[in-house]
Amino acid sequence: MDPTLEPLARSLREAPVVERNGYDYFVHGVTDGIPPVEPDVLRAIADAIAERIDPASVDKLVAPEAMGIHHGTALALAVDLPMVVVRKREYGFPDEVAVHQETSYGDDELYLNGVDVGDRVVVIDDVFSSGGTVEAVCDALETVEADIVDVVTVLRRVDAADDDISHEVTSLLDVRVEDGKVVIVD
Ligand SMILES: O=P(O)(O)OC[C@H]1O[C@H](OP(=O)(O)OP(=O)(O)O)[C@H](O)[C@@H]1O
Ligand SMILES: Nc1ncnc2[nH]cnc12
Repeated sequence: MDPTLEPLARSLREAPVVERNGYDYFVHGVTDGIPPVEPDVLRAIADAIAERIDPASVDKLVAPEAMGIHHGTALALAVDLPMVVVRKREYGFPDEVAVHQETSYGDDELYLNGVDVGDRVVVIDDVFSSGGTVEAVCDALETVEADIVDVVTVLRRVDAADDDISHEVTSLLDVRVEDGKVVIVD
C-alpha cells in the first residue's frame, strides 16, 4: 500500500458499519463526511489521485453529489483543473442530461450540466460499490460526447462491485466488510 494512505487505512478499520436496506454500509469521513476527515487524509487522497492521472490531458474533473465533491475539490486544487458536480437536483437547462442512479442500497436521479462535446474528463468519487453511480455518470458523459479519460474512486468495495461495467475504474484502496468491520484488501 502507498504509505501515505496508511492513516486512511487505519481509520477505515475503525469505521462503524450500519445496515442500510440490507447492505453493510460503513460510515467514514471519506464516504460520509462523518466522523471528521483529517486534512492530512484529504491531502494524501488528492495527491495519490493526482499521481494516477495526467492533468495536462484533462479539461474538467467530474464529481457526483454528494460525497464525490470533497475529493473532487481537493484534487481540483492540487492539479488546478475546473470541477463539475453531477447534481441530484434538476435545473432544466437546455443541454441537461438526466440519468437514473442505482446504488447497492437505493436509487436517485442525477443531472449533468456543464460538460461539452469533446471535453476530456476524469470522474472522481468516494467509493465504487455496485458501480451503479459510475455507470450512470459515464452514461451521461457519453450522451454529451465527452471523452472519459479516467474514472478514479478513493475506495472500491470488492465484495459488492459489479465487474461487468463499461469503464475501467482505478481505486486507491480495495476494501470489503467482514464481521462488521472494514478490511483492507491487499
Ligand atoms: O457503486 P454504487 O453502488 O453506485 O455506490 C457508490 C455511490 O454511493 C454513494 O452515493 P449516494 O448517492 O448513495 O450518496 P451520497 O449522496 O452521500 O454521495 C457514494 O457516494 C457513491 O457515489
Ligand atoms: N458509505 C458507504 N459505505 C459502504 N459502502 C458504500 N457504498 C456507497 N457508499 C458507501
